[in-house]
Amino acid sequence: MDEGEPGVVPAVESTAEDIAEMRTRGAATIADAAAAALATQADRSTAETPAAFRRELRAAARTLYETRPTAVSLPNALRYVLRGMDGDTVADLRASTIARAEAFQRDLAQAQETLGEIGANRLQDGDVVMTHCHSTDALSCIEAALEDGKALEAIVKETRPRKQGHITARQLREWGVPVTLIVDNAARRYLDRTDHVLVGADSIAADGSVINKIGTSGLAVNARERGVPLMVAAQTIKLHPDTMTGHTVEIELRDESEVLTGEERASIVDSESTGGDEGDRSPETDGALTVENPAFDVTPARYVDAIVTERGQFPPESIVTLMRELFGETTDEPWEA
Ligand SMILES: O=P(O)(O)OC[C@H]1O[C@H](OP(=O)(O)O)[C@H](O)[C@@H]1O
Repeated sequence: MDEGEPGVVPAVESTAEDIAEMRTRGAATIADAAAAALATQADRSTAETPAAFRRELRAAARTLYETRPTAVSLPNALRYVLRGMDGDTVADLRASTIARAEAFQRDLAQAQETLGEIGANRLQDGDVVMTHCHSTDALSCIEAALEDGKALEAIVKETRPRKQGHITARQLREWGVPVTLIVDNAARRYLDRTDHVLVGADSIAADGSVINKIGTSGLAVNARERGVPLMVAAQTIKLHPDTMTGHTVEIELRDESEVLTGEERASIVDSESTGGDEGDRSPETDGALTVENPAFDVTPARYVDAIVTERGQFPPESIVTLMRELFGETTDEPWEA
């Protein structure tokens, strides 16, 4: 992340840090926070000329953009807000940017609610739903089904390494849903009593493949083998327009410390095997033990039964039609202008 771009207000820097450190996480929540941060930048900017104001907003957007690479909701949110920045005076630019960011946040909340109502139609009274990670879009479907009077049960995957499954379990218990929490490795066993696998998405590619929390693709393959449908709840802000022109989605690699503590590393790589001193156990010196921690994986379209958006539910192979309609053929990065 670029530190301290000129004119970027501290509140934007701290939003960016919260996203990078995952204190603010989840694709929709990140998009909401990014739009709010641009509104704050517009509000607190001390720029005296329209050109300086625009430069500051672009710098703020860059600061936010460079936090995490996989969830396309972030650049989609930044692009949407910056495109609404309009006017010949600083006052007009400020007002239009704030209004656009607020509209974005309103639409985001509305889209999630609509999506939930659509997704709820797939869930029947008495169904058992298996979840992976924590997705507000996926939970919106469950909430709407509960509001329709359907009784549901949930099998919640823990979701290593950060255990966001606990957030899902807490929310479901608040809604009174019986929850069985399982370790990720137990998923296939519990698919025997699962009616639906329900996950969110960080990005959806033009070919209908779904980029979501690491472990989704293995779960999808197992679900298909067991005949359990996989439903992806994803607002259209998760559609990745660059993939229409062949761009691949970057998978975020996170820090080793989420997987292995220093003590655990030391217990694996002892001084005998490194041939070094007791204290010589840093990741740099223990080069032969590599820990990789990809945050996401790609589930091919053929394992996905439906992508539920606020515009309706789609077979994954047809999502490109919606993508073209919403984004056109090309995208730009207005923060680089
Ligand atoms: O937008 P909503 O549905 O809330 O979340 C979508 C996805 O964002 C999360 O990523 P992370 O926890 O930020 O790495 C999960 O992968 C989740 O499925």
